[in-house]
Amino acid sequence: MDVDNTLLLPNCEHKTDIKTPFLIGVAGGTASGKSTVCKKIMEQLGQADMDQAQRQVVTIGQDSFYRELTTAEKAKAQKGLFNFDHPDAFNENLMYDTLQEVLKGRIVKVPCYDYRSNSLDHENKLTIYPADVVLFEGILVFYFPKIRDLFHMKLFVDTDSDTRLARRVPRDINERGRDLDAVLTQYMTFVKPAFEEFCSPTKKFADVIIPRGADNTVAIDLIVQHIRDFLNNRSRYGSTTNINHDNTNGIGFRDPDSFMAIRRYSSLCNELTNKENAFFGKHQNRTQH
Ligand SMILES: Nc1ncnc2c1ncn2[C@@H]1O[C@H](COP(=O)(O)OP(=O)(O)O)[C@@H](O)[C@H]1O
Ligand SMILES: Nc1ccn([C@@H]2O[C@H](COP(=O)(O)O)[C@@H](O)[C@H]2O)c(=O)n1
Repeated sequence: MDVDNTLLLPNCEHKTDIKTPFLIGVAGGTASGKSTVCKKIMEQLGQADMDQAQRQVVTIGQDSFYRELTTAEKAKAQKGLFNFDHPDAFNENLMYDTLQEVLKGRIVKVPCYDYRSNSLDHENKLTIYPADVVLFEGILVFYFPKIRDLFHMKLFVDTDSDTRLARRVPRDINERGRDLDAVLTQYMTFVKPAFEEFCSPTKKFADVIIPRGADNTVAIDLIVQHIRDFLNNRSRYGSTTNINHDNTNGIGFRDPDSFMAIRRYSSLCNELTNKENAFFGKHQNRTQH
């Protein structure tokens, strides 16, 4: 595995001290606002400006798991002829193994992704320290079944496709070193068809669908409150004793406060569903692209 997964923090030396993080998957089409939603969650939880090693909540991007390209593929990518929106563009095994290490409370190092050179930057690795909550965001985080099954909570950022294209064009030109022609050609050739084939169908796996992305402050507040309840519960009851890692409903709480937190969460969900601020599984067909 190409990650430094052998290290344990000093306070995690004994198995009983290891905390399994609450793992949240954040999927959605390109430029839907996945990173912005994660950033807002981190900010509202007072985590954004904190030292990396002290954070209780961390975000990992799926772009760190693009696979290395062959020389021929690199040449194609430079001409905008490589499909970065297809599941085969990712290293599924590395992604799975890394998330397993994260769930075991180990430190992992992941490379940053360089969109200008279409390659992983192994000189510039991000150290992910054990945290209580880990957000994993990317276009296809719910595509691979065994990865999807690792999440305790699944969010889908559902922003209309015109808005996404309107945001992607300036972002790719200003931040990813592309020109207008290349962005539009790539979008029509690969991005849009792959969104429809691989990303959009994963919306059905989401527990919470966030229409309008980061603009949806009500949905973000709700998610933040849920994370706060989880963190408060964990600091009160400690360790992993409050977590059932059973891969069915993902997470189970044994103490009354957590149960009440979940009850509060459910009633907020119902309230939001009625107000059409956030949609849950059964309402997914009502959102449009
Ligand atoms: N609610 C919003 N209003 C305006 N611009 C936004 C909003 N959300 C995201 N953006 C901008 O759109 C672009 C893509 O957002 P980002 O969060 O990076 O999307 P993703 O992570 O899904 O690709 C960025 O330039 C970001 O600043
Ligand atoms: N070398 C690359 C790698 C990926 N992309 C595009 O990035 C998009 C995913 O990132 P978001 O932040 O938009 O979710 C995906 O749609 C790829 O087309 C790229 O252009 N070049």
